[in-house]
Amino acid sequence: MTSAVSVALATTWLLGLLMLPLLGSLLRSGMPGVWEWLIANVVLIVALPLLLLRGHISDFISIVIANALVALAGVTLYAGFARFLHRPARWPLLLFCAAMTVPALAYWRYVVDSIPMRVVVSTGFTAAICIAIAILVARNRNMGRARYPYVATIGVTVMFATCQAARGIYFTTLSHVSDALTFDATVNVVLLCVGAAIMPVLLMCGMMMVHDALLFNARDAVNRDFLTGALSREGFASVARALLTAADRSRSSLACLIVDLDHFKSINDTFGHGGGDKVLREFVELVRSTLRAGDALGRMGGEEFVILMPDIALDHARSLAERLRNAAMRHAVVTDNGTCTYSLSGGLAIRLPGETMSQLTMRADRALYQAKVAGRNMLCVDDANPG
Ligand SMILES: Nc1nc2c(ncn2[C@@H]2O[C@H](COP(=O)(O)OP(=O)(O)OP(=O)(O)O)[C@@H](O)[C@H]2O)c(=O)[nH]1
Repeated sequence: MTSAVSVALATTWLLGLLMLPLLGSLLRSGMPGVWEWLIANVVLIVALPLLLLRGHISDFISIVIANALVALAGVTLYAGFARFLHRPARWPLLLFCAAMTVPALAYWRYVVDSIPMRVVVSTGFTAAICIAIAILVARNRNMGRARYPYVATIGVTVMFATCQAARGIYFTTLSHVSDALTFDATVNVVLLCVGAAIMPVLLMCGMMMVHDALLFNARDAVNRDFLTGALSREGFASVARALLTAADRSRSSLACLIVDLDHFKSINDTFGHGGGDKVLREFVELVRSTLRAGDALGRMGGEEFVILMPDIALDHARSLAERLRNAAMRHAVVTDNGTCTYSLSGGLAIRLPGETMSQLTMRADRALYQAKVAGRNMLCVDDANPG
């Protein structure tokens, strides 16, 4: 093996060692896929010295076993991406594919001794793994997240697959292939060096995805109310700003509905604080099933919630609010201290031209107050509404 190729493989081996503590530190995150990536890296760390020792140890170990271990590292890497993206890893199929490289490589070494065919087997396998990862990431990337880690992963996997395929095709075009000749060729050295970068680069892509997911989860935890999962005050404020800007830009309407569960203190007194908590949680589920996809729900505190409905006419907003009030009345929550039924009061306001969010919510709040004063379990609409 030429020194350039040896240096490339030895560098990959060292990078593999450096990746170990980095991946190890991510294990604590509990993110799915990190264990598989760590194992893939370890398998490659074992395989690379066997490849480097070609000529010094038996061909069966340095060719057949070493390349089969590289294939095993590849499928384990794929399984890591699958698990991270919440897709099944399909281990039996992956292990079967990796195991099939053993008879293929043994055949092209001991029955027909063909370097090009061995290269075709190993590069073809690696190219297939890269394409499979690219498809997996493209199909399952989380649309609400940053694009960069996903697009970068798809880009490099396609590039790696192309280089692997090019190396395989290059070898099939060679006529008198001897080990020294083929390994010395510049094209082969360059493509092999690119191939040596696959594992470290894809592990870095995986780590970028994990960091992105951790950042997303941390932001989400700040923006969500712990008990109910509705938006917290802070989370709601930023969503409300975005909806207001969008409404201004598209000159569309925005409805604000504030709802407050009636006599919640007596619900707590009768069914316990745990029972009250369950009512709040189930109420939020109920709201979610009633609202449209683009609507926003925030918990303002206690048993008071605010709902923003973009691009909606007053009549439609009123019927949605009434539907919610009726659904709440029919909703029975089973608690440890018996079955609880409850009602809600609501105040609805449609945004006036140029109105700020606090002016809009103040009018909805005023309507809610009227509903409470008028006896509860009803919906009031602010009379300053347009139309
Ligand atoms: N279980 C539970 N109770 C809460 C939570 N936050 C606030 N509360 C309770 O909600 C109750 C609100 O009571 P009030 O503000 O008097 O309102 P209310 O009894 O619903 O009366 P009206 O709103 O006038 O119909 C208080 O007893 C609070 O302790 C919570 O997270 N969980």
